[in-house]
Amino acid sequence: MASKSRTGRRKKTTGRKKNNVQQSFVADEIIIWLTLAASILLLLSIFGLGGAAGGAVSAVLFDLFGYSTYLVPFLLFGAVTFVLSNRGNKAAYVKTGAAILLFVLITTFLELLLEEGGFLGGAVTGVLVPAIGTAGTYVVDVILMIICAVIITGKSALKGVKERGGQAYGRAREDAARRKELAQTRRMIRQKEAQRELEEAKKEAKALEKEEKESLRRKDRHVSGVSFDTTLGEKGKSPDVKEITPPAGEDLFAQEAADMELPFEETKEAVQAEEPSFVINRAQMPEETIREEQPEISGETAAAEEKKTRRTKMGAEAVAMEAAQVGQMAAEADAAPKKEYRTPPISLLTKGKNTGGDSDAHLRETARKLQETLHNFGVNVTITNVSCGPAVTRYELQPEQGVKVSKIVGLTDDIKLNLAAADIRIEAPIPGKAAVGIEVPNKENAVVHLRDLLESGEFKNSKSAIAFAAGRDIAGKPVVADIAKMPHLLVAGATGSGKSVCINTMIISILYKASPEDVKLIMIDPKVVELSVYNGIPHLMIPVVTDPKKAAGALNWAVAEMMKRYELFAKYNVRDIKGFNEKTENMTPEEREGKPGKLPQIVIIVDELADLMMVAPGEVEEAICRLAQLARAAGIHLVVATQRPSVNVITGLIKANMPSRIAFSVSSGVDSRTIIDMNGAEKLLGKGDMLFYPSGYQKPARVQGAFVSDKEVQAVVEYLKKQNGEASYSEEIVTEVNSTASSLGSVPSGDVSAGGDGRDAYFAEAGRFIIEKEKASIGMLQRMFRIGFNRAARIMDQLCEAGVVGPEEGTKPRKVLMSMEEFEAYIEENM
Ligand SMILES: Nc1ncnc2c1ncn2[C@@H]1O[C@H](COP(=O)(O)OP(=O)(O)OP(=O)(O)O)[C@@H](O)[C@H]1O
Repeated sequence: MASKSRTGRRKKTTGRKKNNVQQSFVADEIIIWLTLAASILLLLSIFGLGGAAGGAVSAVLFDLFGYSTYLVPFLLFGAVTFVLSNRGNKAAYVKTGAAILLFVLITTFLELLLEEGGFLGGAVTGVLVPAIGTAGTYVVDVILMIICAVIITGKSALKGVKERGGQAYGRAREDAARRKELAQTRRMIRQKEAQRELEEAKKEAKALEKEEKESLRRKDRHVSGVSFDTTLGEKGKSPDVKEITPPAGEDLFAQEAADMELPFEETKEAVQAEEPSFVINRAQMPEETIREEQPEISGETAAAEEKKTRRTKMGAEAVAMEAAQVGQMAAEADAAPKKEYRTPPISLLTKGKNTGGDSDAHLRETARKLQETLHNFGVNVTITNVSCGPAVTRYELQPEQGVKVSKIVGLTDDIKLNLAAADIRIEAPIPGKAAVGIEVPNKENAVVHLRDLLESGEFKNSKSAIAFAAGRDIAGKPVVADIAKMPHLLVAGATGSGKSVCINTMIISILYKASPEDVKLIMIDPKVVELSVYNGIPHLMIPVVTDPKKAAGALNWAVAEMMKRYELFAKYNVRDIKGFNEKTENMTPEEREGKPGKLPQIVIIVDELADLMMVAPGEVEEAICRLAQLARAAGIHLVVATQRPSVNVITGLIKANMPSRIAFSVSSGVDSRTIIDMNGAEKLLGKGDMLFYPSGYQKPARVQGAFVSDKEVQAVVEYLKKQNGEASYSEEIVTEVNSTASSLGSVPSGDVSAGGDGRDAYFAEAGRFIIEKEKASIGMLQRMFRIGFNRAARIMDQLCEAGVVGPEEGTKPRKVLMSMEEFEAYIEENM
């Protein structure tokens, strides 16, 4: 009853609300029509067509406003309709107020100019003229009129001036370029002419010489005192002179252009000074590393040396690295016979260019547009901070008191439209800040090179052997994570979004940080092409696994290894791998004899979980879950990547056991929710743009992933193979993986699987399950064993043949004919 009456009340309230809305809409409409009528009547009256009453009203208006009376009908209608249609919008009220003030100012102006401002104009001038004089009143009046116009139109009056200035500058620049071109063409023509003249002159000289000789021969003593040079002189001088003389015009134009650039720069600065003030944070990526690596150069020489050092830095670095390696080799020869791991030189990786994203001017312009767009929708915000990251820029907004955050989120599409951005992501609010973050893609995308991150303090100072340089965050700061703390990571995203590059950066990070004694890798790559390049590096425990059946074997081996490690820990009375390694390290060589040595951390990397789940869903899921639940203390960590973030690949169980996630760009919000339990990844830009969500973060962080090319990977692998020798794979593991694989091969590869006697491998289990549940249905078997319909139906037929279940009975379920004891006896006899 109570609930009924409540529902009734709610209905009534909704109905009342609807009625109210309807009524106010009708009232508005009536007011607008009435205002239109009044305005038209006024207009007619003003022009003497309003009859006696109209005439009286018009006389009063003319007395009040003078010539401005002509504007009254328009102002009346405009103001009423504008206010009604923008009810509740503060901006609209301000604009209406500005329009009324403009009317008063016009009236004042008419009073000043023609003494036709009526009572109103007279009153205003009566106050202003004695106070600031007629000229002063003109100035104040005009300036106020301009301000009103700016408020009403929302357009800057100065913008036109700026634009025109810019256009003039552009035109002047074009002119200068054109003149330069002309001068060049002219110079070329002159050169050609000169050449032609020279040739002609030569010809003439030859001819003359010939003539001379001939004449000399004929009448040698007749001509004297005329030298050959003098004859040639006048014609010969021009070409050289012309060539050497610098074209005076060109310099002049260059100077002109330089002169013009100066004022433009100044205006730019002036414009910037006008803009709202907020801090722009941007990452100066490679510079920090340059500073770190440069030797100290004193005083004036520093600037001159800087250029040189930059150019020769790679070489110097390589030399230093080589020298360090030689020292290491010598130490090795002295100390242990065991081969020390040689970290690959950093010069094998590419250094990033110093591209700092979009220009400050562009960021300020976008910030202004953002503010204006929100303002137009009645949301007033202040921009407090701008962080320019490698791929996106985050604008931090502080809304005015009383503005709902959800209102800003609701304006996403309008902001996108006004900024002409491909996609924007709104973080409302930014965790730990009293601000809303709007992330807008940069016009210029900067690639984050892995080398810059490996050289950063964050990575170098990380104590973990399995530190991973993920990329740079929105403020351009390096993001370095510790895989040991993750402790298992799920990487998902659409194809081409950057997963494989991310896995590569992770592997290379490990190779630069840890020796094979400390960290071992197992790589599973059903896609074959992605990780095979690493075959042969000393960190690999077994060659890269490309066969999905063997992959399940490798995972099973890891489970067994984990259990073995736990037994060891129990024996040595330690809690985890760290404790165990500390204990073995502190042992004397005698104590150590015959006991297991230091245990390496193991990172298992799977690039494409979907392929594994297709072949052996049950085994793979089970192994992953067991590892994920327990492997942390044993020092075994899983990194699983997939391009199919659907629930049958990333099952609930897998998800629950993988606390750290990286989401790359996906096609829909559903996929995003499958990966990180919230929307957002569908708004990413691809190419390494990711939402990084390791365990411990409150919200995913937007990070631009590091980039490492296949060529760089190849170079590092080649170096490792050459310097550290080929990997010596653990025979024991390889055979174990292979044997598991061959046993697996007969089990669940799709629907074609049968036991030794032609029965399905799940026959016994299915029989027990059906007897236990006392219900025989194919769907149940499908769900239980995660198998297809065909295979489940075949198992059911086999159970029917064995007399465990009865035959099909139309739509009714089959009867269960055996008890558990009978079935166990049957199995013992027949299998
Ligand atoms: N961090 C990054 N910075 C710049 N570009 C990147 C980055 N990551 C990936 N890309 C670009 O995206 C392309 C695709 O990346 P990648 O091969 O890693 O995708 P994927 O998700 O593994 O795709 P698939 O699932 O099909 O293998 C790369 O060739 C590269 O050009």
